[in-house]
Amino acid sequence: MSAQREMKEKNPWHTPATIIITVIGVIAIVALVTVAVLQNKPLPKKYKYGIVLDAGSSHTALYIYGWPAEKVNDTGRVVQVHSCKVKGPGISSYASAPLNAGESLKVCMLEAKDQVPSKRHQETPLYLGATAGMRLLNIENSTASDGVFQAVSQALQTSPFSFQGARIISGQEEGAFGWVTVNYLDDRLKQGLETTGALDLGGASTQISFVSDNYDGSESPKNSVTFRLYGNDYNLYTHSFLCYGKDQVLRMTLAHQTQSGPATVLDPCFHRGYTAIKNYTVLYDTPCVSDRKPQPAPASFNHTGTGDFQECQRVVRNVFNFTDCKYSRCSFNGVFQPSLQGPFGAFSAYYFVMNFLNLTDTSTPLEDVKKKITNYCATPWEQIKEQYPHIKQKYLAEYCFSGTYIITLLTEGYNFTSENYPNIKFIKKIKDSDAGWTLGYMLNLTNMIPAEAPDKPPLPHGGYVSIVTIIAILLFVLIIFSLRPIWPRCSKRPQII
Ligand SMILES: Nc1ccn([C@@H]2O[C@H](COP(=O)(O)OP(=O)(O)OP(=O)(O)O)[C@@H](O)[C@H]2O)c(=O)n1
Ligand SMILES: [Ca+2]
Repeated sequence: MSAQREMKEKNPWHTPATIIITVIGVIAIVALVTVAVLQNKPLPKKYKYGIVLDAGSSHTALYIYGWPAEKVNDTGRVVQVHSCKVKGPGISSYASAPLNAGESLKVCMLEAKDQVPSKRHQETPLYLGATAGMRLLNIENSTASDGVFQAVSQALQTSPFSFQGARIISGQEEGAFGWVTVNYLDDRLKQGLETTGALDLGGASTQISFVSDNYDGSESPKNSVTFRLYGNDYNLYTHSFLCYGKDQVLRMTLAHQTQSGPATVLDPCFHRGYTAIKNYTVLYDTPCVSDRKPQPAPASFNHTGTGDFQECQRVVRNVFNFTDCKYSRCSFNGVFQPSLQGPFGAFSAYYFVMNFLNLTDTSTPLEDVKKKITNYCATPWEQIKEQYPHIKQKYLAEYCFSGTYIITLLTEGYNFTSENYPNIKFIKKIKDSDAGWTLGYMLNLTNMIPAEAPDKPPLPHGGYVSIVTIIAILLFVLIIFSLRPIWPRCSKRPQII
């Protein structure tokens, strides 16, 4: 028998008594840790929900948001759980048949009923916010816009949710809540990180919102929104340009080209080979252009494309006033804008258009972006239709114009340069939630973002369990060692030679 084996057999640590103590010790540790895990476990998740209808100028969309009922103040806790696109046009298009506006929401409301557990229906707030389409209708015919609101409110009151009202949100709210959404989803607010600006392009208006260090709000108070969120103060610059959504700008450029009431318009913003008969009354039927209607005007005109980016940009420039400015600096139309700062997220139609044109990668130099739009505009209409057979021809025909407008608005309107153009990210979603004003609107109305930072729990659950486990093991080792002196054979450990 070797000296080593002899040593092992005589090892007092392998006696029945130490084995029993070890087993009891292990059971005690497991029991302690289990108690710790169960005791401090987060409660089973109870979800709460909120619904916002975005009644835009071109369409209405329904968004359902969900969050765990506990710890609502944690950043980024509220997420989009479902969305539904309402079939048909925006509610402002139902001015002459308002009941149909209410009717159009039914399919999405039924979807919402299925998505939210029925026991939560009653407590789920439901909001409808209308943007530029209804702002324009309200300017044009306030009785008609009241009629539309009455009809949609009636339809929403019959839903099982807690309907909180339908209203026009101001351009300032639209811009500010878009900014809140982007920064909330990016977890920037609670951590007090540098914020991301928000660029929203709709059909009838466009918004720009960002924080600029050299802007205190005093130069143009109407463009300033102040927030205190999670203990941080924000002085946000925001502006909404009514009529500068891409559908209204298209009308304005066409209005500019039809001032003399011609029978044919050769439009550089449309492809060569594109031709359509357009009605003067329909074209001028919005407050953005109505005062420019040629008098007398023929019934219709022949809209014919020539596909030339540079010429198109020349036409688009006409909708901007770059000269009047009573402030230290302006974007356009005499609107104050501080110097651009930080990263920007550009969503809604910015994304649709730039995604279609394969231009969402902003590391592409601005000159190359312009070249690509030039090539796209110069492609004949027949070839475009063949290339994209599955895309609606109405959308397809307008991407040359839209791409040109976006680049002109960003560079000549807002003053983005080739240096800071890469700071823009064209985005649709952030962490599975759509970028847009709706989430910020709901967070605000449900008081979900506190002004002050919430008290942090002393330890997260995992930390608590780890500490209990370590203490249990230490205690166990301590007991074993404290038993050694009263264990006679333990005190005589063999010497290893
Ligand atoms: N796949 C899509 C979907 C929409 N659009 C266009 O994008 C614009 C609408 O953008 P959106 O953000 O949905 O505008 P609204 O919210 O309806 O308008 P607003 O915010 O001005 O009220 C419209 O011109 C529409 O034709 C597009 O080019 N491609
Ligand atoms: Ca919109």
